[in-house]
Amino acid sequence: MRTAYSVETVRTAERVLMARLPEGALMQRAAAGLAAACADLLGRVYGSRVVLLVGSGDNGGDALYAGARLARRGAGVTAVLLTPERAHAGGLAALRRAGGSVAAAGAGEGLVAGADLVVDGIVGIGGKGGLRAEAVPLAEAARRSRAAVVAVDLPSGVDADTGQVHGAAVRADLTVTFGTHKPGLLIDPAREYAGSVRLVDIGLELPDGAVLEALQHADVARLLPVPAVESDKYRRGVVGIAAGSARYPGAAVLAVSGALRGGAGAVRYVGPAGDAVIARFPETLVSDRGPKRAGRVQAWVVGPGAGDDAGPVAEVLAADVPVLVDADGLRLADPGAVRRRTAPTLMTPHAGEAAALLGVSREEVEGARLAAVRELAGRYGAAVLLKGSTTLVAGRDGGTVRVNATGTSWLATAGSGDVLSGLVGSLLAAGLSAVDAGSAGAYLHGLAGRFAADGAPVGAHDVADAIPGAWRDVRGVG
Ligand SMILES: NC(=O)C1=CN([C@@H]2O[C@H](COP(=O)(O)OP(=O)(O)OC[C@H]3O[C@@H](n4cnc5c(N)ncnc54)[C@H](OP(=O)(O)O)[C@@H]3O)[C@@H](O)[C@H]2O)[C@@H](O)CC1
Ligand SMILES: [K+]
Repeated sequence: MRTAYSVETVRTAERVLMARLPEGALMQRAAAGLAAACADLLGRVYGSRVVLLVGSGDNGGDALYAGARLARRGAGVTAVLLTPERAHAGGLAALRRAGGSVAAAGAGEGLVAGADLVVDGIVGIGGKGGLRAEAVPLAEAARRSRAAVVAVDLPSGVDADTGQVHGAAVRADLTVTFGTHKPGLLIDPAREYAGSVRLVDIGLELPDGAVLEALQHADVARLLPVPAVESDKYRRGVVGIAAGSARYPGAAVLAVSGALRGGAGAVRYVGPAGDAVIARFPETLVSDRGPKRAGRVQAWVVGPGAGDDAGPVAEVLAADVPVLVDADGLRLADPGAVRRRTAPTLMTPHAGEAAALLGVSREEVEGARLAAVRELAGRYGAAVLLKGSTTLVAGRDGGTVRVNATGTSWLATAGSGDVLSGLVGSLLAAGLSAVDAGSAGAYLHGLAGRFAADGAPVGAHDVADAIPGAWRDVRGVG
């Protein structure tokens, strides 16, 4: 499990550790890890041209000490000081002793243009708001240059706690972060600025209560249902899919295609697209009598391609089994009926649907995804899976939010969400909690998207077909 903690928690853990260590030891650990990552990226340190962008806090101190280490290995290192009178004194002295030099901010753009490596030590977890005006031209020069850009702890200008980006920020190829991931490194839009992320262990001891957690292969493998010898279809779970309409029969077919690959023992389809479903998936149990009279299910999926028919949504919300509400179902669901439910409910909006439910713009949701998913979960008293390049899953009672980053932009294709809802519904029917089903489903779906796409455009049905391969990959079989 990968976890991310708030700045406040990091500061507390830092104070505890600092009290036990000689002065400056923590910064040396950070600088050693940073220098090693820079050296790996450079390949050949000797003779390389390294430019440090140094702000007024300890983030700049890390950059200066790492620069000193690189200078000792033969790199030509120049520190560009944004506020020379406040630059970290110890770090500056170390850089000078190692043969590095110092330049004023005015010379920075030219230096960056000719660098092999730019180290962004402008600001870290002490940052407020986007980059200040004096740093913006340097960030832009770094973006234009052919140099590799390494951010210290965080790309300067992004919000560590929320992943929001207010104004300009540094775009890094690699971020070397200390002690723990910060939420901003795992949530878009900030995540996009971070490039790949390398975590350096500096000995911080962190309590329970991460802001975010990201499942890894082993975590998902533990969650996935595996049938026992004596399992029958009811023990494995039957998932009901109430989806599709005369106008959108394809949504029903795609939701069923996801559900069939999700581990439930059987898939029951209810709605007007039964013929289309059976033609493609003859193993489906089909009924046109409405959810209430469809027979036994252990979880429902309602909403994909539902059009304007609110009846099935209301019937499903009245059922005493886990329910996943997606797409049109989100618009058709009575919020009071969702809040009154005692069995688990999982809502799965994309940013546009979440914006409509919250009464804000899509841009607002996309810019502040963590706040949006928490707000929705609180308002509806339901678990919420907010789809996107970094999918977030919040439980109904607050707490740690799950983030999934296995997705690919090739997944932004019509019907891909229908496949996800069927897959997650199937995991709900197999007995996973709403948050586990949502996050494990998003993980598999993202991986399936990668496998199916492999660098080329794909349709949603290709993603569904790739789910078994993703499942085998996660379980390490086949
Ligand atoms: N925690 C740990 O365990 C460890 C932490 N370590 C390192 O320390 C870093 C935190 O250091 P920190 O506390 O000195 O804050 P930091 O991020 O350098 O920024 C503060 C300065 O920036 C300024 N400033 C503010 N906003 C700005 C903006 N938008 N644009 C530009 N400038 C801005 C602000 O100026 P002021 O507002 O005072 O004018 C203030 O002077 C952390 O990220 C990590 O790298 C490691 O060494 C070891 C282990
Ligand atoms: K930084």
